[in-house]
Amino acid sequence: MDIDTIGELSNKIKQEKPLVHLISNSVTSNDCANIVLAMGASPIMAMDSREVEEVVSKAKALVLNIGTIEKDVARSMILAGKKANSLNIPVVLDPVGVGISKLRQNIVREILENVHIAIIKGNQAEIKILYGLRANFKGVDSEDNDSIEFMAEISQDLSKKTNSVVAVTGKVDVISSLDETIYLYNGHEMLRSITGTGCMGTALVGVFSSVTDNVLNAAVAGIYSLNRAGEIAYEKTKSFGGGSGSFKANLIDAVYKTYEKQ
Ligand SMILES: Nc1ncnc2c1ncn2[C@@H]1O[C@H](COP(=O)(O)OP(=O)(O)O)[C@@H](O)[C@H]1O
Ligand SMILES: Cc1ncsc1CCOP(=O)(O)O
Ligand SMILES: [Mg+2]
Repeated sequence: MDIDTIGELSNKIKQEKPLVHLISNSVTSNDCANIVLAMGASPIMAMDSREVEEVVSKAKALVLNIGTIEKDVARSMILAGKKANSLNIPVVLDPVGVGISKLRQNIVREILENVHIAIIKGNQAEIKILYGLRANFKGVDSEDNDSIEFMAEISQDLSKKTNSVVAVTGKVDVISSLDETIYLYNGHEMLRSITGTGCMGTALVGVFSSVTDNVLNAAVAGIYSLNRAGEIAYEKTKSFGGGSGSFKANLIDAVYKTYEKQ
């Protein structure tokens, strides 16, 4: 996939303004909604089991993020996911902090048993836990630093087991479909200085998945875009001696500016 294709998909987003349904977490929900808007799509956050099927029916993609498990949100995710599957709406899953508790592991297992996920996207530790390995992490942050080859092997195998595209983020992002693995070397380490960059990347993956049937391209385009914005935001923030607060605003600005329709 090349940068022109990402540009074409991003123009399509601007034209179609797809509605994306996110069942997100209480930490980063607002940032996810704003990054979706910055890309030119339209977010709807809805998590009550009494409405999720109705809401997802009107959307072009569904993003499930298990960052904060509240009330019956797991049930909502499965109801929404099944409905999305029945309507051919792509479902993206971010298994945030899955290593931290049995509850999260059980919920992810239940989601994967009941819903076909188009794209699973997590950091190294999260993907290793999903694969059944031990991992090093602190809360929602990965402290693993495995080789690209190792992460490629895991993502390829997990992709076969789940029939999903599997994206592993980190210094280098490794994104596997059943028959291809793509490596992304862009981004900036300052993306780790604020919480929510993984969630925002997943939200963008959801946006791209709403305008293409090529699931691998959607995953690559979403992560690439977030990372490119991270590079631009870093340069901008550095130019006036700013810190992580302004970096976050600059990150959203960078998505808004870079993909402004010409
Ligand atoms: N050292 C780094 N250099 C460049 N980009 C990075 C680096 N670490 C993470 N990223 C990027 O930051 C985003 C968040 O990644 P990561 O920290 O792995 O996810 P999460 O926030 O879910 O834990 C990804 O798009 C990833 O590519
Ligand atoms: C800190 C935190 N706690 C629960 S969800 C969350 C945000 C995680 O966001 P990300 O995976 O993008 O770092
Ligand atoms: Mg994350």
